[in-house]
Amino acid sequence: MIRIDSVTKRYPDGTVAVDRLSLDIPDRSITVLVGPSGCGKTTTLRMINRMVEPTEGTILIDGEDSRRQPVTTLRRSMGYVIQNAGLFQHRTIADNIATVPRLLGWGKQRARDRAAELMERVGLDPSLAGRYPYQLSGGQQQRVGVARALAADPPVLLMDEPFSAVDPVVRKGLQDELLRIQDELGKTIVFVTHDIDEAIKLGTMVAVLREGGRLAQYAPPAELLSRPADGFVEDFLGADRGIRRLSFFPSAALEPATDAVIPAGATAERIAATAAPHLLVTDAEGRPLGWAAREELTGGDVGTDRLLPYGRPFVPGVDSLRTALDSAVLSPTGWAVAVDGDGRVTGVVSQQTIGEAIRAAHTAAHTAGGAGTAGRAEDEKVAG
Ligand SMILES: Nc1ncnc2c1ncn2[C@@H]1O[C@H](COP(=O)(O)OP(=O)(O)OP(=O)(O)O)[C@@H](O)[C@H]1O
Repeated sequence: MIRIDSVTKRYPDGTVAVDRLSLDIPDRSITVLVGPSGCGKTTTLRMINRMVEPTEGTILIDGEDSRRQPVTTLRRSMGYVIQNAGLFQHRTIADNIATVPRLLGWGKQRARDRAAELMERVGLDPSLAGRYPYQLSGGQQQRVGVARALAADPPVLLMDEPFSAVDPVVRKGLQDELLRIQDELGKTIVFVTHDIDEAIKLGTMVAVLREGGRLAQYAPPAELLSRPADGFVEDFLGADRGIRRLSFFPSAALEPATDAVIPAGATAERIAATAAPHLLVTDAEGRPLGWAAREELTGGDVGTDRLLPYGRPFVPGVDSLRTALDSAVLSPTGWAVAVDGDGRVTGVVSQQTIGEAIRAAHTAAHTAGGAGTAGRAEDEKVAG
């Protein structure tokens, strides 16, 4: 839908903010522009809606040169969200959200209904509609900013560091909300951030820019993690690249073992029949209670006060191998607890089994991708 074709931006003082940048931004997905301060992310974003005009090169929207349509028409097809939301302080939340519909000549009631619908969509309590921006938290204001950008239902959303000014917990909530909204609405989103973890979490495609506005790498996040193009990208990705890449491997192939799982009050015979040194004890519904050392389980009467904590279980097939590994590392016995969607234990998995699954996933990704390209299995995000 959006093609940036060999675009350069030279500001009047001679600064080259963007240097011969070419990017194909796929439809209905999130493309993230990431890179250090001053590498031309904001300039690139603003060239898409012509708040900044390129010095050289062309930006094509649906195959047509963006300069050929009136700038107001172009901007109405593109919602724009900025850091700190940029709300009109003297207008209520509902009026802020209804800004563009009102400009487009919608009646008061229709615009108000639309604002209420959007507040719900972005997770805002409708009772906030009559408040002013200063009466909202930073996170709530960002949600209003997103709702306002969505108001006239534009196919494209341009987002410039929209979540940078809020604390990490609120930020995670806003990111999750954006992914959910994107699932429902299927917008074409171009998202600017300097945070590589945010880029990896949100991006279908990630463009890493370096100073001077040059493209360092353009790839799906799993490919960035597995095959950074050069030392700059590798440094920018930071530590734990291997561990973070495990987020893209599903855990479906892990087969949880059930012989070390026993219900509370199991008989001595049942316990004696198990060779495992630690047993996971469950309640009557099959939910985990904790770990017990086998030799402590005499007569099957397990006192729940003596159990070791079971840590954080994972759901095979839903969570990634990263979550499964984390589960095993956090477990006092080194075994991860597998549960179904209702939290009932389906078995336990050792670190060794997870290690084997990681090696198998690497081999499969390498084989599927052939020389130098990412395997399909890697390109799909896994929930956990
Ligand atoms: N109006 C302008 N006139 C001159 N130079 C500018 C102008 N706007 C931006 N620049 C310069 O262009 C370069 C790219 O700026 P830009 O804001 O696009 O970077 P960025 O990657 O978004 O940075 P940040 O992450 O710090 O927001 C910088 O060197 C900046 O100083």
